[in-house]
Amino acid sequence: MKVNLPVHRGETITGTIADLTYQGNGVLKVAQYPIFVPDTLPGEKVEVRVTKLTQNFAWGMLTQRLTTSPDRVENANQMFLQTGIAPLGHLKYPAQLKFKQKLIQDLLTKAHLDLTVAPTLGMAAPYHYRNKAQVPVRYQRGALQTGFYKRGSHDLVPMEDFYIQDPVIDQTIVTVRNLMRDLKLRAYDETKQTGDVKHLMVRRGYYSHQVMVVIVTRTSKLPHAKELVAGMVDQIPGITSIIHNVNAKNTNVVLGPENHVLWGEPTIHDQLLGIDFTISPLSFYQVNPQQTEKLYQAAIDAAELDGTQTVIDAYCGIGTISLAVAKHAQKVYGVEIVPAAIEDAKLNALHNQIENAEFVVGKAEEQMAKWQAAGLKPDVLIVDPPRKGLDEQLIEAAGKMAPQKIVYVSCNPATLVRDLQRLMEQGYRVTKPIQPVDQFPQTTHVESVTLLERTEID
Ligand SMILES: C[S@@+](CC[C@H](N)C(=O)[O-])C[C@H]1O[C@@H](n2cnc3c(N)ncnc32)[C@H](O)[C@@H]1O
Repeated sequence: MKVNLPVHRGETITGTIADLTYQGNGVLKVAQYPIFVPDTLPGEKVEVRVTKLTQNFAWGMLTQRLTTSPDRVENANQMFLQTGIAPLGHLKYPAQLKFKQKLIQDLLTKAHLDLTVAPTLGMAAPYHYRNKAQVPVRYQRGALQTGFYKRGSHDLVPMEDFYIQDPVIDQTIVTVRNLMRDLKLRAYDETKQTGDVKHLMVRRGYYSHQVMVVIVTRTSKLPHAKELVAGMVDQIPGITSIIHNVNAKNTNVVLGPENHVLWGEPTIHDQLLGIDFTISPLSFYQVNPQQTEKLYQAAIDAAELDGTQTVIDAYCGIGTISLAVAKHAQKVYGVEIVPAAIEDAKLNALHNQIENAEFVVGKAEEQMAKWQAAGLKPDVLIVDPPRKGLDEQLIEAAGKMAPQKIVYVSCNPATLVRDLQRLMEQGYRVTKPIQPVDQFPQTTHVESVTLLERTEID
């Protein structure tokens, strides 16, 4: 059914921004009909031109900012807003932390859940925190460039300071770019499917300071590899590993399956909560180590472990949470769908002499049902699912296993709120304020830890 909309395309509207969406766009309301306006903040009086209409919402473009929010960062770098590197870069950091707390609180209120959200745990210096970069290599006006894609496109914006990455990583990218220019290496052309170098990936250990550079090419050919490696070894502080990765596919996935060590080690190391982790090019590893330690510590504190408990870590990745928890528990079981991650988890346990952690490859929802059928009775279940949240089957198995505590580490407040409702139906209730932890300052991502405890006695 077509409804009469209160605005039309091309119309200019003046009003006050009422809210900020989970994507960081301001919301201007006309008779409750929302218009999303990039680069505007709550409280700002603005003039907006309506650019796109749908039945439920519209998009608008800011034509004039009539008043400025006290939370606005003056002279925010437009390049970062344009590329999506820092979509909240125009909002002062204390306001970003409040925005993340409110985002969870609003979703709870919408779901009629009367729960409290604690203030977001932020960073003292919320820039230059990322320990990993993946940057496209392209030609721009005849020169080989590294940078970041413009939001919603594959147009490269050349960049040297990436604002949220470890500065040594930024410097490494510039060094490799300059070497590639000097050696006349060919950048990848996505449209013509020509050229050699597609991407650079750089990782740096926060504690170890070890640097890994991965050069991703379209074919197995990497011209001047010897000279390139010699220059990198000479100029990059902390260089430990240089890898050639081949990705023949033209998709949005950056790394291909094939890795060749050009120089040094196949992996680098870093620590989290005192545990040493081996990181290979394809390993998933948390990108903000300082905040990850806070996130895991919040999960460990919530579980109140005293060394006697059996813990399941579902969606365990390379075992980061499992291994951090192991020294506070009697036994930890981890399950993860990616076989290579479980291999890493087993090796990480071995290298850290952790003998009370066991890892299984599988779907968490299926493995939980198997453990339950085998009579495993965990005291604590920790879940750290991907954005889509928990599978219904996992929630059912959790209800049957009936652990005293469930610690939910979430990267998506919308699925968190849905899953909390489902877990409550299984006899759990939330017993502490939900704790947001800011893993990704300057962006709209929100991570949190929630403690649920069993209320029904079997
Ligand atoms: C948010 S990450 C958490 C990883 C780990 N806890 C960490 O902090 O490094 C989610 C993990 O769930 C895994 N995963 C996705 N679907 C899964 C499933 N159905 N069963 C088990 N693991 C799954 C992903 O491969 C990923 O490693």
